[in-house]
Amino acid sequence: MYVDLGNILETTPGVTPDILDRLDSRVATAHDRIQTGMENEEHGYAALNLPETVDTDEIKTAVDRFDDPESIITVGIGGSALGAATIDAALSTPDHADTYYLDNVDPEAINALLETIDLEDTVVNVVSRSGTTAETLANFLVVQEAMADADVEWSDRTVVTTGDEGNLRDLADAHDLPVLRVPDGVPGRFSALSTVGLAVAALQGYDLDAIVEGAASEADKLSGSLYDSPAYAYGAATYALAERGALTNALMPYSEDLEYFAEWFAQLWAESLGKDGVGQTPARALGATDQHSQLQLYRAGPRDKVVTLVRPRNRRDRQIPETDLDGLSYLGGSSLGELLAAEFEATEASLAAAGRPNIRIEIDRVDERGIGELLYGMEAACIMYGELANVSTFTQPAVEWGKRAARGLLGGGEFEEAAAVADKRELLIE
Ligand SMILES: O=P(O)(O)OC[C@H]1O[C@](O)(CO)[C@@H](O)[C@@H]1O
Repeated sequence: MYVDLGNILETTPGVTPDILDRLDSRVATAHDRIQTGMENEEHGYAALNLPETVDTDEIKTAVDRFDDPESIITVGIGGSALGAATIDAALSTPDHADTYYLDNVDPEAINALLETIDLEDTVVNVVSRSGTTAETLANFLVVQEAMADADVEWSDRTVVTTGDEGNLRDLADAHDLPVLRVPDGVPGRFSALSTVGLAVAALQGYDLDAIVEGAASEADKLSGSLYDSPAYAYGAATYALAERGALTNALMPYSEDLEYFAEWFAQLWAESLGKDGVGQTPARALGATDQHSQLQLYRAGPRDKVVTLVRPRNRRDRQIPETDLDGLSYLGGSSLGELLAAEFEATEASLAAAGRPNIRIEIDRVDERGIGELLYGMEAACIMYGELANVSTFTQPAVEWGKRAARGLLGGGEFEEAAAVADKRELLIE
């Protein structure tokens, strides 16, 4: 992973070259804290040990029994879906199985899927760290029933990833389902490089070891200086910019294969850093598409953003045919890749010219190594940001209120939050 901070200097008042030097001494202290957390396998920090600790053979063995399914349904939400979906979206080709991520409980969408998919040739990958998430368990019950209605023995077509306790673990034990264990100390949004994110990759036959090697290469660069670690450089720079008003981070991959990566990043950044009234709001964008929808705001709207542009340095290209149509000859003979590269560099320059901070992140190509580098790099960047901002990066207490309210509304227990829902003030305009 390569991180270029050139376009943050002088674009934001106070962000000068020496600011990074001053920040670097704090990065050294934060790195020591992170190292200690890794050595002691503390909650959260343990995720950075995964390149060393993940057992890819165990994952491959657990899914061995499923021979080349036509479809894979992953039932999981948040970190229990986004990591797997990001790796799969980056690496899949038409030769791979069709994959579906049931990470919502929209009946229309689920009906449409279950009415069309060949359940007989489908593997169900159920993932929940806590094993108690309502959406995941509800969807699993629905999929079980749909398979039973189709005379498909769901327990022969299901693999589970979960912790040692919880409803899902009980269900898996009761039906003797193959279970992958969620590693200790790894929060959902930091679990892409573990059993949680790699089960689908194993089912698809991706090179798990190459993904892990990519991650390990970023792990090797973690050091006491942001000038040696692209991950820390990104974490420290986005923190410094947030301190100076850049409270939105628009992540803009210039690769359709990385569109899910922006979704994954949004959970990582929002759920980790949104604490105690601070945080940097992730916005998803796609290059070049969103140059034609959101760039106007990024360039001329409030000065409250940093734009992160991500691209592979190498990709399979396609020529644009020669044309003698008036005004189009400049396109003919070049390629889509060259056009996209021009768009990327022009967008960077246009933001800088408008005094808008932007950061370039590159990988060599979107392959197993590349996606491993990106996932690990952004996790380490997030942890560094969290250390500098002094927030508890690995918890998400604010999501529990809504869970209790929803559970109470469905009769799943007495929760004061559910009562509060009934007290909603109404000012209905229709
Ligand atoms: O893996 P689980 O326990 O089902 O949780 C799913 C997601 O829900 C959250 O706990 C938020 O509600 C996320 O942190 C997590 O990734």
